[in-house]
Amino acid sequence: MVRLTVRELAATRGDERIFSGLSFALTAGEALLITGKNGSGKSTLIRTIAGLLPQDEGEIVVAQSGVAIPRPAEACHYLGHRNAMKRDLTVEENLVFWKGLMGDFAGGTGLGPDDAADALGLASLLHLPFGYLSAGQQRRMAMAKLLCAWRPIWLLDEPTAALDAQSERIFAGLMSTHRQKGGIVLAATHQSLGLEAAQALVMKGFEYAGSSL
Ligand SMILES: Nc1ncnc2c1ncn2[C@@H]1O[C@H](COP(=O)(O)OP(=O)(O)OP(=O)(O)O)[C@@H](O)[C@H]1O
Repeated sequence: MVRLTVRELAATRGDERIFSGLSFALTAGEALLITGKNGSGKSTLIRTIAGLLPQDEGEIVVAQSGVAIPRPAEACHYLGHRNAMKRDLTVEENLVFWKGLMGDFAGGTGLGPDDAADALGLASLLHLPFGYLSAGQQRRMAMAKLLCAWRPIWLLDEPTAALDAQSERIFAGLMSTHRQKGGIVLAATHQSLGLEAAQALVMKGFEYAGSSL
């Protein structure tokens, strides 16, 4: 069982303190929906937990079966605004790359590229260069990356931008399945993601406020 604990976290971009004193905890199966106006710090929080930005203060602890792991970011998948796929490689080559690079974290096994693409309804596009896909198809393939390597914590920054309604439903189902397997989902968004029974965190720039839905 995995647990993510964030205590008194503070982060700065440039000379600007974006947030401070931010605390929450999530255990296996739970989700956190992060909202707030543009520039309020949603991406900064996600990227800090992913280990891509330094934290000024506080701590980020990921424990597996009660034991804290040395590098919390290694338990995480990060899906940022960009898809992190090479346009000239085929979809399959991109997924094989990510699967090999990330490997599986303890407690789960990733899908093969075929099955991951199939889960997003795009198995027939595996042979195409990633750059040939439409914007929505590219986003769905970036989501397939989440399935290729098992990481218990999904950090999602505006995951459903560019998706049509059917794709949103598919992704809502994938997040639900991930939680049922004992995963944790943190998602920054301006849209409804279909995340049921999620905790809520409203970013307010220099202040923040949290509450349960
Ligand atoms: N490299 C940087 N140097 C200085 N300030 C930055 C840098 N990157 C971001 N910021 C600032 O940090 C603040 C928080 O940005 P962040 O991207 O976390 O907001 P957000 O809530 O995700 O916004 P959005 O809803 O527009 O995606 C903003 O005021 C932004 O201008």
